[in-house]
Amino acid sequence: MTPETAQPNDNDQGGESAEDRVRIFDTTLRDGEQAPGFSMDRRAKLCMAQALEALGVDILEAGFPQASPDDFAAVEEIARTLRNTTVCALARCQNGDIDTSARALERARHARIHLFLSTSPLHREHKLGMSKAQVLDTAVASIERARKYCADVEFSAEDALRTEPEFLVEVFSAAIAAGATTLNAPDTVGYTTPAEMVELFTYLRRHVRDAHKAVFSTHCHDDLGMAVANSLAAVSAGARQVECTINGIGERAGNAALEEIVMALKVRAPHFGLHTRIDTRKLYPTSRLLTQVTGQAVPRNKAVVGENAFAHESGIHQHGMLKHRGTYEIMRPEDVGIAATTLVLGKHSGRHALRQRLEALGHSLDDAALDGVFKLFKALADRKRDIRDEDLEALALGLDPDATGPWRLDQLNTSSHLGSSASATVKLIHDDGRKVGEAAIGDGPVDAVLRAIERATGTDMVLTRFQVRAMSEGGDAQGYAQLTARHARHDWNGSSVSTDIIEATAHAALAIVNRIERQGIERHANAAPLQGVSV
Ligand SMILES: CC(=O)SCCNC(=O)CCNC(=O)[C@H](O)C(C)(C)COP(=O)(O)OP(=O)(O)OC[C@H]1O[C@@H](n2cnc3c(N)ncnc32)[C@H](O)[C@@H]1OP(=O)(O)O
Ligand SMILES: CC(C)C(=O)C(=O)O
Repeated sequence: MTPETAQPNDNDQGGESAEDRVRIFDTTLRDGEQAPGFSMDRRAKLCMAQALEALGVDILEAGFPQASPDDFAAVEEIARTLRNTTVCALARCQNGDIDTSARALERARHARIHLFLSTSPLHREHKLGMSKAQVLDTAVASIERARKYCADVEFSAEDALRTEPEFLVEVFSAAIAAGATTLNAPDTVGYTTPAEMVELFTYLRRHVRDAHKAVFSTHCHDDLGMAVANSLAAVSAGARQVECTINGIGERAGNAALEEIVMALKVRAPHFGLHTRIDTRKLYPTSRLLTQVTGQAVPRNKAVVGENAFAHESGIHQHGMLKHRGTYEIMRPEDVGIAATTLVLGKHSGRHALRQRLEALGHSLDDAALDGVFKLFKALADRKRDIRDEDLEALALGLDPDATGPWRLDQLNTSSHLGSSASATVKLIHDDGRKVGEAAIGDGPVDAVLRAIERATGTDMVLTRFQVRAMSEGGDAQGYAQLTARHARHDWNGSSVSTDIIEATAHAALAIVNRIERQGIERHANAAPLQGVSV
């Protein structure tokens, strides 16, 4: 790579001055990966890098090439693959690191070398054993070396927020003179408050020589839970690059969460008067991809991308949401790539949400009937954390939602072969003592199981909806199967949970058959046999 072949990405350059765009520098694959439990192999990194480019990050820190041959290869592969995003490699202020980074970035369309060196007294004395003058000289020499390879060079003053501000000004002024185009002041140990952030960035922009020639950047850690607030504070004081990670992963308590920064700037645009190039509708899918490649789930209550971010259980909130979504939501789920708001029915819910859900399930009740169902619903919700549609249906139809049987699954075997149909055999036991075995073939194992159950129980069903989802992460994840089937001109819901998704489906189908039988409905009420979804 030469300065000629590694010109800066026009998208990323420019001084901080009057610009109203905040550059999103994603470090999920570097700082994010440094956290215990978040290692990613090359394939996973490439897959994430492509998703991050599609998301619209401006700069993607792909790794630390000197760290290992695999990290080098990952950076090289990402650099070769991405078209629009600037690919960045981290390097210590050491010749070997710089040369290795330059080699890893050789094929990048837009490359950046990111140099870092500690500037705080604690790190100078105890970690590096360097004087101020040595830090200054080392930084300058490294920036000059990196500039020989690459026109886009970022310099980070590690532990900047615990550095003497005058010394930081000296280092940053020298860094600009040596050719650095981005200056990053990281809160490496997550120690700072938002007010201190504003103070430092204001000071730096005022006192660093030729400050307009560089983009000021912030990189915050979440040790005291202030990473996002601190990043936004830096932005409000003139930083125009934010270093952050998907789901906030990173060293120790993590980095500032990209999705939170981006949505704060979007939702509070009138306050900040700034924008990013992120396609926010890809935030949730990107977050989910990261949980899949790392096997690490995000907490339910995580801002923007957590399972509860757009879910409401309390009756008073649900009532408000049914009248106007703005009552309890400051952003739309579809804007972050989540399908819809959910009104979860539970012990805190009220009549308005219950009525709405029952109507969606096809049960229109008058006020008196609703009151009756509501009482039963509250009693059930006190016993059961997770109220499902089939529980509500049972209540609406005057059935006991806790009832089980009469059919139970005794044995289940399936076999499937790539490119051909699947077969299933089931053995069921009825409360009246019957034991019934049946076999069937289907388009897939689930289809075959459903057909076998239909035959064994003699219940016609037309499958209208089939959903499976993981309820937990990892190899022993619990799978949740939810079926809707039409029988006797009515939709019936059944669901079940198991580590084996075929078994969960069989139990969900039996739940439907049982409910039909308990209600005493003619079991051959449909003209057509089970059909619909090919699974
Ligand atoms: C704040 C941050 O997140 S910085 C990034 C942190 N990330 C990582 O450390 C992940 C990748 N790291 C690694 O794989 C390894 O640490 C390596 C390969 C880079 C280095 O391994 P080793 O050579 O065995 O050194 P080790 O990690 O034990 O110690 C760090 C060395 O780098 C030096 N060093 C630390 N930071 C810098 C810097 N910014 N510039 C120059 N030298 C530095 C230390 O003084 C120490 O030097 P010494 O070996 O002469 O005492
Ligand atoms: C390398 C730098 C930017 C860093 O990760 C930190 O200071 O936390």
